[in-house]
Amino acid sequence: MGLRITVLGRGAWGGTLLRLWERQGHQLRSWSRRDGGDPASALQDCDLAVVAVSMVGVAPLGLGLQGRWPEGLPLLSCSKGIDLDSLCTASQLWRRHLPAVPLAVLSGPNLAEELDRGLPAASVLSSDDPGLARRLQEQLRTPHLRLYTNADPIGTEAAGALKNVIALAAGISDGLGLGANAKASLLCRGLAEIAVVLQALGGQSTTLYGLAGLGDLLATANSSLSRNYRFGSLLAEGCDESTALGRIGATVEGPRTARATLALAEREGWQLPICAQVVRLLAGELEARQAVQELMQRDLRAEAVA
Ligand SMILES: NC(=O)C1=CN([C@@H]2O[C@H](COP(=O)(O)OP(=O)(O)OC[C@H]3O[C@@H](n4cnc5c(N)ncnc54)[C@H](O)[C@@H]3O)[C@@H](O)[C@H]2O)C=CC1
Ligand SMILES: O=C(CO)COP(=O)(O)O
Repeated sequence: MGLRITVLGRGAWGGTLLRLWERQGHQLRSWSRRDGGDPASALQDCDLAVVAVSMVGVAPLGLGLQGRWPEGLPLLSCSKGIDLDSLCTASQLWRRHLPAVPLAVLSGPNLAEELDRGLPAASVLSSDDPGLARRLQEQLRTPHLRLYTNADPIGTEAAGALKNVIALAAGISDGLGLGANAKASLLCRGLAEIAVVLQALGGQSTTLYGLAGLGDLLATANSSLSRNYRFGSLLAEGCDESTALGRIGATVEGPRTARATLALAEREGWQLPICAQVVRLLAGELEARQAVQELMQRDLRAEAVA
């Protein structure tokens, strides 16, 4: 028996998920901002709400749905990032607006275009409620999307958000032609920065090496299908932020997440040198090559961070 699923946000990711689950025999409905109308009306008589809006859309959507969410309806959050105004992840924002909602997060190496082409992928369903994660795992699996579960939504989201910043930096590294040694070093030190944020937010270190952490970092930092990676290579070519965003013409979460993470780091006293250089580059304070040079010349230290 198929589920009645409503997808809120019909961009690249929402559209892909919609087609994927429709092909599995589920009944799909959707709402997108460009449709206008009331998102709450799309939630009537459904079994699951999947939210795939970009991070800037989460807070306004949450506010609009506050007090109007059908009782007991589970919400599967698919947005990756840290909100620049609240410095929260998507599930933290959903909890603010909908304190009692049964909540799960979907994250992993899932470039939408590859899934659309029927290529195999895996992802993780994360929830504080293990019963909900297991139920969704069984119901939402497809022959091309293998689902795992974990009980670490905040760690899963921290990893999914921060990998976009490191993928952006990887695009810069490849765009500058810095080679395989530099790229591998950057990804390792980037993973160490993801670990700092993940652990400080209360996530589990096993999540770092799972699909939402290392898995998504490898996919995103090595594929020109990734908007964050492409954005980084445009910065390396000398584009400024708004020119690069204009050329990509779709959601690029890395820049706002980098700024939000740096704001958290300054507040909490975390050391995130790669993230900090990305933010300075975005602000036009230095050129890409200079950012790399400064990273190379930092004080020497032991490898372990977290
Ligand atoms: N495209 C991909 O391969 C994947 C994307 N994601 C994540 O999914 C989220 C959405 O990404 P895409 O669909 O790729 O981006 P997109 O640019 O194709 O679509 C963004 C969607 O968010 C909606 N939106 C933006 N602001 C809004 C607001 N204020 N209120 C309501 N809706 C609003 C837009 O109308 C659109 O439907 C991002 O957080 C991204 O990191 C996650 C996994 C894979
Ligand atoms: O999160 C993604 C793949 O898992 C999509 O990455 P981009 O947003 O960089 O395209």
